[in-house]
Amino acid sequence: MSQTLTVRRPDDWHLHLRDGAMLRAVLPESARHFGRAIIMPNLVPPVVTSDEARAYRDRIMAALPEGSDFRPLMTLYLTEDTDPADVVRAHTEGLISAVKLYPAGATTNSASGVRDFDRVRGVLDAMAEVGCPLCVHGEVTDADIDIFDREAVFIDRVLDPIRRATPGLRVILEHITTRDGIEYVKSADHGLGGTITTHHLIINRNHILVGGIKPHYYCLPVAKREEHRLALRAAATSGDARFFLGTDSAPHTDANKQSGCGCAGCFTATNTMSILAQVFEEENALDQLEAFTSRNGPDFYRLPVNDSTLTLTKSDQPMDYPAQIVTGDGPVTVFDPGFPLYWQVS
Ligand SMILES: NC(=O)N[C@@H](CC(=O)O)C(=O)O
Ligand SMILES: [Zn+2]
Ligand SMILES: [Zn+2]
Repeated sequence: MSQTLTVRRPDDWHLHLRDGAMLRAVLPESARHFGRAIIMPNLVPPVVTSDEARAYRDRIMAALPEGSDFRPLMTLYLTEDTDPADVVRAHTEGLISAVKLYPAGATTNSASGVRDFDRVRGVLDAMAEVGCPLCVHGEVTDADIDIFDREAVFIDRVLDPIRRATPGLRVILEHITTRDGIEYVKSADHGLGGTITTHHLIINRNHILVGGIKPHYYCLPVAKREEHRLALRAAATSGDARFFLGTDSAPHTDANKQSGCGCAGCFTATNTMSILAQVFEEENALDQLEAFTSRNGPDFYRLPVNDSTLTLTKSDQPMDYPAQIVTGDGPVTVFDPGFPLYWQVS
């Protein structure tokens, strides 16, 4: 007899949709399962002003499959020149759901990010006042800091000082990859949340490097040691309201991944829900899947949970899904968890 699991329709609290041909190809992969997603603003050039966010939202809406009720939740890319009044207006109007902080140079398309955190103090204060959350890519970029330590160092040197300087600011530490990140989020009883990706629940750094380099497992923050992956799995499956799904599904063409200088990002939109069901089942926590994918995120963002539901069915046969999706820019490889998947979205 086949087993089924019904949850409130999930949301994705960290998603890269890109633009143009790539947007048109990847958007249906998310819209199929997710009700809403926080849309990352790291386009080239980035989405900095409210006018740019409105235009990007309209391009996303125009690219949605017929009949889809998926809703993009827009963000602004924080720069040292961001106008606090523009942020407040955009948030008050409901045009944006958050502002995104990229330390300059930390990741894909982050060159316009923040170098001097004192220069964004005014924006952060204004955000705290109106309750606009700050999404954070939590890595320092100092050349002398080892890439595997950059998240932990960021928490001490940047994130904690920011939160102390602006106590009312609501912050999401995104795509947590370390036990340090998990512990830091747990240290606050309100105003701090953390997203966890699908792939960081599956891979550790050995998956990237042992037996040949695996460009499709390379993302930022880079996957860490096994002990950190286990801490992420424990947090995600615990039901703790501070942790929720942000897939960080980040499409790059195979040509750009399989290169002498390959791009960072894993594309997980297609099979995320199947992978997560399996992870939660392995952790004997299927009853917590809905909290992680569908309840904790809306609660943090002060939004209602979705009205509709999503049902997964477990079959005896591994499910079929494409190894790649076709885009106008070239093929994009779908994240391979390294094991067959049995839970399929009905
Ligand atoms: N996660 C990644 O490895 N890449 C993201 C950027 C990001 O979220 O840091 C991208 O835009 O490709
Ligand atoms: Zn990031
Ligand atoms: Zn991302």
